Amino acid sequence: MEEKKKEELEWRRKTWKLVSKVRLESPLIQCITNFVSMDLMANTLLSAGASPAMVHSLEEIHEFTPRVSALCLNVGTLSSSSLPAMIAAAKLCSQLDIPWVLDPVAVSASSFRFDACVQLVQFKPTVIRGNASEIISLSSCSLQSSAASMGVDSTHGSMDAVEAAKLLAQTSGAIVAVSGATDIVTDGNQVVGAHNGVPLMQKITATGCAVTALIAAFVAVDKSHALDAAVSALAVFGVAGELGMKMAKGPASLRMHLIDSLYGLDEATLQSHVNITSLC
Ligand SMILES: Nc1ncnc2c1ncn2[C@@H]1O[C@H](COP(=O)(O)OP(=O)(O)O)[C@@H](O)[C@H]1O
Ligand SMILES: Cc1ncsc1CCOP(=O)(O)O
Ligand SMILES: [Mg+2]
Repeated sequence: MEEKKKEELEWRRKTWKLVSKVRLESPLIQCITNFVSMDLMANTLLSAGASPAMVHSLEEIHEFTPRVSALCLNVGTLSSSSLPAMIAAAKLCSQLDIPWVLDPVAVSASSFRFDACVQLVQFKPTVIRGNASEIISLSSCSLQSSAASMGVDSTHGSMDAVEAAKLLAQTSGAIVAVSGATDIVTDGNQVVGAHNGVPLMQKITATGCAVTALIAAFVAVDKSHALDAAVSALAVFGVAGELGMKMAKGPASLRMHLIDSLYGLDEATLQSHVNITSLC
């Protein structure tokens, strides 16, 4: 019991420290993302104190990517013209030891998307964050053997993806995060759960994409503790959702209040809401 209390306090301390560090350092986060998510992703990063830059062109990668604090790649509206820039940016980050995060949106929608995600994983993402269906699909060795959703929404609960997430973490070397009612984060061995958030967050498009970008911002300021950074970002986004929900009338106003709550989050409020536990 005493040990559990100590662990809870430690997570609250770590989470606030990372929120403060992002606000203080304002890390530059390059996002190569889908057309749906750009607005919410940029506004989430800005309200957390980070500096978003949606720099997509292949021609700009070699000059711009070496200067960023972290990269966020998202395949939501992947095309043959956007993939080369993603590969070039991932390759540079991997060579220069810049942390980067992959969001495998709807990875099982097509073999083009599945193969692209498998190729990107070879450039060693620091964190992979998806919903349960996406992580189950990406973790399986082939598109055919995956039994997950074809669209962007999950048809599995996050707890269904624990073993798949552990396996993907072991094979890729990335920290793997599965969002859902309980957000799960694993390095392939340890599994941590963040229990914040509200179900209505699923009814706002691109909340998953936005939290992946927030993970990139947190990893940017503490790249040697990527598991802690991913858990903290997920918990903070969930707390902003809980606070926003108190003022919201539906998904559209929750979107607005979530961003406002993230921007205004103070230490006492964060610490009284954060709910992180070890799952194994
Ligand atoms: N049932 C739920 N209860 C609380 N929070 C949730 C629930 N489902 C999703 N969330 C939160 O919504 C955000 C987006 O997650 P999710 O919907 O799983 O991603 P995606 O949009 O990629 O499918 C995350 O912050 C997650 O914690
Ligand atoms: C609807 C849609 N279609 C392609 S990308 C996208 C947004 C997906 O956002 P999220 O993964 O956060 O639900
Ligand atoms: Mg998603």
